[in-house]
Amino acid sequence: MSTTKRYRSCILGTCCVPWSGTFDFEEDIFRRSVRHQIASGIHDLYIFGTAGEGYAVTDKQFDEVTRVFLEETHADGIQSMVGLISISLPTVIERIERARDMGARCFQISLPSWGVLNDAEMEVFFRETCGRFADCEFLHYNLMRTGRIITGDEYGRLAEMYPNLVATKNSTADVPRLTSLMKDAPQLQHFITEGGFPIAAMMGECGFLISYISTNFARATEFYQAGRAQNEAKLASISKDFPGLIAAFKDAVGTSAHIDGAFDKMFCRVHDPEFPLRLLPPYSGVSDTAFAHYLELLKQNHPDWLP
Ligand SMILES: N[C@@H](CC=O)C(=O)O
Repeated sequence: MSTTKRYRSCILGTCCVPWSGTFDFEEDIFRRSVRHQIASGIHDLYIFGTAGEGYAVTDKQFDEVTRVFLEETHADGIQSMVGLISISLPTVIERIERARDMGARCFQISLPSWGVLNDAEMEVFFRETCGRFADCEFLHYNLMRTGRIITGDEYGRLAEMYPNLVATKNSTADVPRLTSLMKDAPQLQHFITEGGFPIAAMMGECGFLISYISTNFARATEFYQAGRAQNEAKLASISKDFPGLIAAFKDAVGTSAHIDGAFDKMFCRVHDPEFPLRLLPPYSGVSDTAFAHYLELLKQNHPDWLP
């Protein structure tokens, strides 16, 4: 089994989608936000994960946002990825076809979630995505919302079947789970969020899935580079701020919102005061007051995590 990674190690960032008060796509703000991330050194970007409300967009919104996203990321050295979240496999297939027609070749898939897939159903899912679109590459977004976490061992087998399964996205700091990802599916690039990245990075090459430390891209890049260099002391020294950063957004938001995008849109607004906080209905976004509280907490307790 080749252990050469099928996707580069890098920082992988989400692009949140700004909506107007009438839930129209705020194209200019979106373009500005994508450009800002690229200018800040985040060269691998995706739309329509959870923060990007991939679960909530209509087909019309999917097409509209995808077209603009692909335009903004069409540049040397930039890798764009289009996310697909749906409980309908035919919808996933149709969206891949349409985005592919617009030029997309890299996709982010997650399992349908209405009923937890059994092994045979999971085989069909990968056959109809990775198998069906052999000229495209796929990252699998592994999350409990689907009811099933794919194990390192299962990824190893899927990777043998599908050379175009290139990466995974995992939000975990669980050592056995990270060990299995790195050991049993070494050919995939595993993107890990803030909590687990320092652990995974000490095991070998991995990617960093950036979330709440996106408020300061320069420091986030230092954190990622410390992982690449397996500099344990530096990883630990940067990570010691993380509990405080998590407390800041949790304190500010309380129970008023719970979907990732509610938080991620606050991180976007830290960079652009015009970035709207609302989520597509029925989900609640964060209020202006809660955002102001979050910003105040950052200013008071973590000014070095501001842009
Ligand atoms: N919030 C991220 C996933 C992090 O685990 C996303 O929106 O895809």
